[in-house]
Amino acid sequence: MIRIEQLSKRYDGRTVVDALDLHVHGGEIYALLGPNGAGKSTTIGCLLGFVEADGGSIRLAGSSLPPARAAVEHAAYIAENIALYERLTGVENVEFFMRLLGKRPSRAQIEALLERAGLPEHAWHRMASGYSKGMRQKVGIVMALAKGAQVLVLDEPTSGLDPEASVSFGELVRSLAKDGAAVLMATHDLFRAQELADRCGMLVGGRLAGEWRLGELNAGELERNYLDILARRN
Ligand SMILES: Nc1ncnc2c1ncn2[C@@H]1O[C@H](COP(=O)(O)OP(=O)(O)OP(=O)(O)O)[C@@H](O)[C@H]1O
Repeated sequence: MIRIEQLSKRYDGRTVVDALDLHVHGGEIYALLGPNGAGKSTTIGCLLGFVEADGGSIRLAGSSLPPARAAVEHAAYIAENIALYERLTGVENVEFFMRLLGKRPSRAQIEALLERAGLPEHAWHRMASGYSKGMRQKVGIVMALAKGAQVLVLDEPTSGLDPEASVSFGELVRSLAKDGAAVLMATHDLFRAQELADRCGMLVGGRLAGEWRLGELNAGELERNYLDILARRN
């Protein structure tokens, strides 16, 4: 699970995350929405230890380690663009990553992970330089699976993916949540958020301006709520 309490971050004296409380349970997908500059990436940066918070606390998977250490132990991060070793094949990328984790997987184990993530078999032994964005996202999911991550953090994971790739990526994320992972996904894609997430929160000026359970809202209602909040602030 993810437990963020009273998180705050300032840049040059300006508060960009403001006493934020946000909880994501194991097995739950939470979409973090909000306009440009709302503080989504900064929140994720604090969560993963890339950014040092000015206040508050973050707990990942019940660990009492500081966020950067807890993230190494328990979290997988899928950014908008997945960086792979371009001259290694998909199988070699996964093998390299798993060796960094101290694991020595067999070829068959790696191929089973790639198969579960839906990477086409013809790509397994091709250099990653030729991979599409959707294929890279699948390798990212394989890394999360290989790690047995209890926390999955996604930043704009489906931007630039075609609808079919988005749907298949969403199914993978849901299967990780079904296995118990807590998933936090920052996105501008209200439609995908409504389809995939169990709950969502809207960040404005570093504060949660709204939070909804998505079973109770369709995509149109979510969009209306989103726009209403922005209109009230302007
Ligand atoms: N390293 C930094 N130095 C100074 N200001 C920063 C830094 N990183 C982010 N900011 C500012 O903090 C605010 C929040 O930015 P952040 O990237 O977290 O927003 P976001 O919600 O992820 O936006 P987007 O949807 O555009 O990615 C913005 O005003 C941004 O300019």
